[in-house]
Amino acid sequence: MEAVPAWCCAVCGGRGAAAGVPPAAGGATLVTVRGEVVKLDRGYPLVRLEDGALLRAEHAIALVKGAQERAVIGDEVLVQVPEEHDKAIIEEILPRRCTFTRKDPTERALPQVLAANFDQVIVAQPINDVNLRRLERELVLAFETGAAVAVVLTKADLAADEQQAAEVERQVRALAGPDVPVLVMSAANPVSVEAVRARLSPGTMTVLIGRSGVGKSSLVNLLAGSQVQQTQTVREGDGKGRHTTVSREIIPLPNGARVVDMPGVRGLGLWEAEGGLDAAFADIAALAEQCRFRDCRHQQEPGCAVRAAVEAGELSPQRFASYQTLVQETRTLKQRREEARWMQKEQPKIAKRPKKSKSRARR
Ligand SMILES: Nc1nc2c(ncn2[C@@H]2O[C@H](COP(=O)(O)OP(=O)(O)OP(=O)(O)O)[C@@H](O)[C@H]2O)c(=O)[nH]1
Ligand SMILES: [Zn+2]
Repeated sequence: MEAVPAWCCAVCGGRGAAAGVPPAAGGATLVTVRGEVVKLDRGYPLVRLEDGALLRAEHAIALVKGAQERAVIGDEVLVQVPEEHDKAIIEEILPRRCTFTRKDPTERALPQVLAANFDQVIVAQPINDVNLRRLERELVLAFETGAAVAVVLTKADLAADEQQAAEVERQVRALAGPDVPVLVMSAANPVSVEAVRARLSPGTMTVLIGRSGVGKSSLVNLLAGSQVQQTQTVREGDGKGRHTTVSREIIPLPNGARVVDMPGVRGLGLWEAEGGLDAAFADIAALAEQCRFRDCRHQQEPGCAVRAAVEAGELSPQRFASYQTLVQETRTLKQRREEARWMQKEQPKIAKRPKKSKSRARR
């Protein structure tokens, strides 16, 4: 028997859903088309269909029921478009080429995918207020996606002086490693904006991440050549952003590249990050190859090349500490996931066990 598509009352006004079948016999005809999720805001995902039409689309019940799957920005989807409906239904999310995934900040041990199918991640940090610890974390998450990684230091005009700017740039370059381009830009300096634009090749998609107020939307507006994203001054006092951008949207640029301005996400908990950690801390990964034990945790083990490098002054203790903290975070998470899996497997068995009778229990 052919599977019945899960129809949504909100779309069909109950007509299709009540019978569990799409409206037929004189009703709307259905077409399944490919599309891409180009905007996520408080409404239904906005999907651009193959023919260029933009349509809001709701998830099919079957999609969200079990696995709780939700389409994210950049997702390729199959949607059913009922004729004469202004809303489509996302029937399937096609396999993702890559994802930007963090730990769901509201759940104990669940992943949260924030974007999919991009080619580059640009991490933005303000040069006048760089947070190196956060940058390390952002780089791990960026590397973990498997996409190309670059760093943009924004607000160059706010650096105390040239010396300070050069020193911050040096620290960031050292931290990011030789393979990561580091660009310094200011919204007021068109040449510096052009240098960022040069990194966004036609036909590619870039995800822009960074805490609120670093100037991501300002940069996107400059790249797009128009006010496509709202911006707002940072708060007086702590200079923090106001989380102005609340939606995620793919912005097409005049040169054929595309960019997603990710709202300044507060929590950046690591999810699976082994590859990201090895790439973001390539110096430590290389040292670890020399440790006596393959599974060395660089704690008390004899013959640990990483600790030896710290003792010899070749590896900064602070960098080693950051690495240890992030590794520990992923280990704790892994343990929680295993516990959750065990509970899921064992809970039904525990529930099935016969209860002790009251009389025995009293004895
Ligand atoms: N001085 C200076 N200010 C800048 C620069 N770029 C952005 N700003 C200002 O910084 C403030 C925040 O910029 P946004 O572009 O809104 O920051 P955002 O990262 O998009 O913030 P969210 O949307 O909250 O994630 C605005 O007042 C901008 O005008 C810059 O290069 N120099
Ligand atoms: Zn070791």
